[in-house]
Amino acid sequence: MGHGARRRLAELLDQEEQRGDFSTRFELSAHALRIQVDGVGELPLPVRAPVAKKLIAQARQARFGRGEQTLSDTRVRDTWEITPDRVTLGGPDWDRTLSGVLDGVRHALGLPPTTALRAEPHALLVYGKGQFFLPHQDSEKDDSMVGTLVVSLPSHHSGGELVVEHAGRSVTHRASREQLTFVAFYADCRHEVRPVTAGYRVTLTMNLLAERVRPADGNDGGPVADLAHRLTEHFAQPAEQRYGYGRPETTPPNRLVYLLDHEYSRRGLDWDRLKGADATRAARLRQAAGQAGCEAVLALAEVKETWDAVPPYDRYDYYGETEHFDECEDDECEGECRLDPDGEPGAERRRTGDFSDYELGDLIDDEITLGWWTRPDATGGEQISLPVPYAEVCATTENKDLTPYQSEYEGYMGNYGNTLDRWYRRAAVVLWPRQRSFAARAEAGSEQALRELQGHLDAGELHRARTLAQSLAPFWKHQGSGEAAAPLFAAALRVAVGLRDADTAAMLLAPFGVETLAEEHAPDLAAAAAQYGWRWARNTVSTWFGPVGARTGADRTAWLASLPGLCAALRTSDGDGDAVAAPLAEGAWQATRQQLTGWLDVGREAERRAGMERLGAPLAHVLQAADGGTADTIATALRGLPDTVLECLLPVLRTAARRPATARNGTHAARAFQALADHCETVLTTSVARPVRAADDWSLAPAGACRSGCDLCPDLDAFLNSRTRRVMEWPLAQARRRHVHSRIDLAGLPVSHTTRRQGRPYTLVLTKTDAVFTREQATRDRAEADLVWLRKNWPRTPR
Ligand SMILES: O=C(O)CCC(=O)C(=O)O
Ligand SMILES: [Fe+2]
Repeated sequence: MGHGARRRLAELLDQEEQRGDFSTRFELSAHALRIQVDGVGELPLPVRAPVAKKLIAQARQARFGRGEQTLSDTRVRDTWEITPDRVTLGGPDWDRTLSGVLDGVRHALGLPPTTALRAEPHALLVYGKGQFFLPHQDSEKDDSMVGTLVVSLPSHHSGGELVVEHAGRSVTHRASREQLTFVAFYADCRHEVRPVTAGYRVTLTMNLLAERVRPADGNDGGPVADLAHRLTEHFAQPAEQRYGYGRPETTPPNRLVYLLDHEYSRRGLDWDRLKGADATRAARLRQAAGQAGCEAVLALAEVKETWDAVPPYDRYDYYGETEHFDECEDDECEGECRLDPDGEPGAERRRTGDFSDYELGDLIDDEITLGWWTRPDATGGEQISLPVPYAEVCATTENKDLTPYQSEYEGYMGNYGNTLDRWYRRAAVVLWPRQRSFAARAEAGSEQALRELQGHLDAGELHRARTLAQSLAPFWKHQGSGEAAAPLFAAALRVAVGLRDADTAAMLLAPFGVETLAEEHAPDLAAAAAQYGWRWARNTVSTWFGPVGARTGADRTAWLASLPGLCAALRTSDGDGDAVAAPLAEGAWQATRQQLTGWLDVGREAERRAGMERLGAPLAHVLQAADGGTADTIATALRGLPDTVLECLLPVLRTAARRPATARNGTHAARAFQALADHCETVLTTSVARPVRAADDWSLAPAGACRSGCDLCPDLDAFLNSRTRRVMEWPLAQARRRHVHSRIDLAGLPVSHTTRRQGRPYTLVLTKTDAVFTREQATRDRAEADLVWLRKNWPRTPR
C-alpha cells in the first residue's frame, strides 16, 4: 500500500545520527577576544560595573522589529544597544577561535558539511538590573541568515538567562562569569532574555549566515537507494483513502509532500540553507528523487488541524447561565456558577491564544495547503495554491509535536464545537515523477506552467499547446482571486486568447474570482471577447462572480472602487470591451443588490445602518461603472425598495458628491444619482412631516410571529403593541425565556429583558425603555439634517 511506502520513507528519514539540535552552546577562554568600543576603549574582561556604565553612556535604548516596523517599547524589550560599527573585535586568536566555534555550531545544528557558517556582528547589548527581552523570533535580515549567535562577555551577574525554544522543547543558557559563552540557535526559534537580577550582562549578538562551500556529492552514504525504491513504490500504487469507505482510489498519488521540521521564510527557503535535520533529510530525498526519475522542489505549507478538545473551565451559555442550571435541583447552587464577570467566558484565553492546557481528544480534520514553492530550476520561487490530499502527505515529525503559531477554541455549538483549531507553518520537499511535471506544476497554479504553454503558442505549436491546456481540465479549479492572482490570470488570459478554442479558453479562465480583474487586463479581455463573442464573454464573466473570491477572502469593496476605471479601459480597448464591461457592471450590481436586501431585513438598527452605510461607496462605484441602460435599471430598482434603503442611498450620494462636478455632469451615472437624490428628498420630506409620538404612547411594532408558531410570540406582540403597558413579568422556564430573549435581540427592540432568579420557574422581566422615544427623535433629527444636505448638494432638477 501507499501507506507502507510513505511510512517507510518517514522512518528512513528519521535516523538518529542525522538529527541536529536547534540550539547549542560553547565556552571558551576570554583571552581569545580583544574587544574595543568607540568612546570606551578596550573592555577589560570580565566586564565590571564601571565599564558597563561607560558602555551604557555610549548606548541607546534598543528597538525591536514587529512586521515591517521597528519599535521601542520597554515593556517588550528593555536593554541598551551599541551599533556594530562602533565595536572592533580582535585579538591574536580571535579569527581562529570564531571559526572553530562556527564549525562546531554547524555540526551541532546538523548543517551539512557542504555549508560554511559566517558570523556578522549585529549589536552589543548591555542589560542592567531588571532589564530583559520578552520571547520573540529574530527577523531574517538577509537571505542567507539561518540563525543567531550570542556571545556573552564574562561578567558577574545573575538572572539574564537566555531561554531558547523549538518544537515544544526549551533550553536555558546561563552565561559564564569567567569565560566567553557562545550560544547559537536557528532563526525560527523563539527565545527570551530573562530579567537580570544583579550586576550587568553584556552580549554581542551576531547574525549567522550560511554559505555553500562545495557541491553535495552524489551519495553521502545514507539510505538513498532505499528511499528511491520507496518513492517509485509510492508513485506506482493506488492512492490510499483516508477513511476505508467509498470507492477505492485506482490512480496513484500525484505527489509526495514530505514535511520538514523548521520554519522558513520565502526568501530563506533554499536547499543550501535548510536547518538541522531538515538539511540531511532534504538532501537525501533530493538524491533519491534523481535516482527515481522524480523532480523535487521546496515548498511552504500552511497546516490547519481541528481537534476535539476539552477546556479546563466551565462553559456558559449565551445568556451567561450555566447549561445545567434550570435542571439543577440543588438549591445550594443558587447564583454561584452562572455569571462570568465579563459576560464572555474564555475572553482572556482567546486574547492570549494560549490553549496549551486544553486536553486534546481525537484529530477531527487536517488540511494542508502549499502556498509557495521554489522553481525546479532553482531560480527563486513563486506563489501557488495547492491543497494536499491525505495520500500525498509524509512526515517524520507530527504537527502536534510542533508549536502552532495560532490556536482557536470553539465552544459547543449544537452540532459541532468543543473543537480546537491549530495552525502551523511548515516547509516541505515536494516530489513528482518527471513525466508528470507540467500537470504537477500547473495544478498548483504555477505561472511557470502557463509560460510553458505560451512558449508552445509563440513557437506556433498550437496543437501541442491545446493538448497540454486541455490536460489541465480535471484539476484547474480554484486559482484564486485578488491582486495576488493577477499575474497568473494575465498569463492564463494570454494563453486563452492564443488557443483559439472557446471551450478550453473558458476552462482556463473560469477558476478566478472577479476581484482578480484589473485595468491592466483590459486589452486582453477585449481581445478575448472579440475572438469568442459576447455570449462567451457573458458566461465567462458570470463564473467570476462565483464563490472563489469569498473563499480566498478577496476584498470586493476595494475591487468595486476600481471597477469604473476597469470598465472605462475596456470600453476604449481594441476588440469588444463592451461585451465584458456590460456583464461586469451588471454582475457587480446583482451581487451588491443581494447584500443590500440582506441588510434591509436586519431588525437591529445600529447594525443594519452600519451595514447599509458600508454598501454606499461600493454601490456608487457600480453606478459609475455602468452604461446608461444599466444605470437606469439600477436606479429604478433601488427606488422600488422599502424606505430603509435610504440608509444606503444617502452614503451613495455622499460618495458621488465627492467627485468633482466636471467628472459627474453629463455621465450616465449622473442621471441615475439625480434620480436617487430626488427619490430620497421625497421620502424624507414625507417622513419629517409625520406627527411626533405622543408622550404617553408606548406602542411598538410587533416583533412578528416566529417560524415555530409558538404560544409565546402572540403574547409578546400584544405587550409590544399596547400603548399603555410598559412592563411585563413573565414566569418562564429557561428554554422559553431564551426564545423571548432571542426574539427581542433579533428585532433590536427598545425593550430590556432580564431574569429575576427567584422561585421556579424564574421570571423574565420585560421593560420598554426610553429608547422608544429617543430613537424616534434621533431618526427625525437625522432625516432633517439629511434633507438640508440633500437640497444643498443635489438640488432637484426642474422638470
Ligand atoms: O542578549 C541576548 O542574549 C539575546 C538578544 C536577542 O535576542 C536579540 O537581540 O534579538
Ligand atoms: Fe533575539
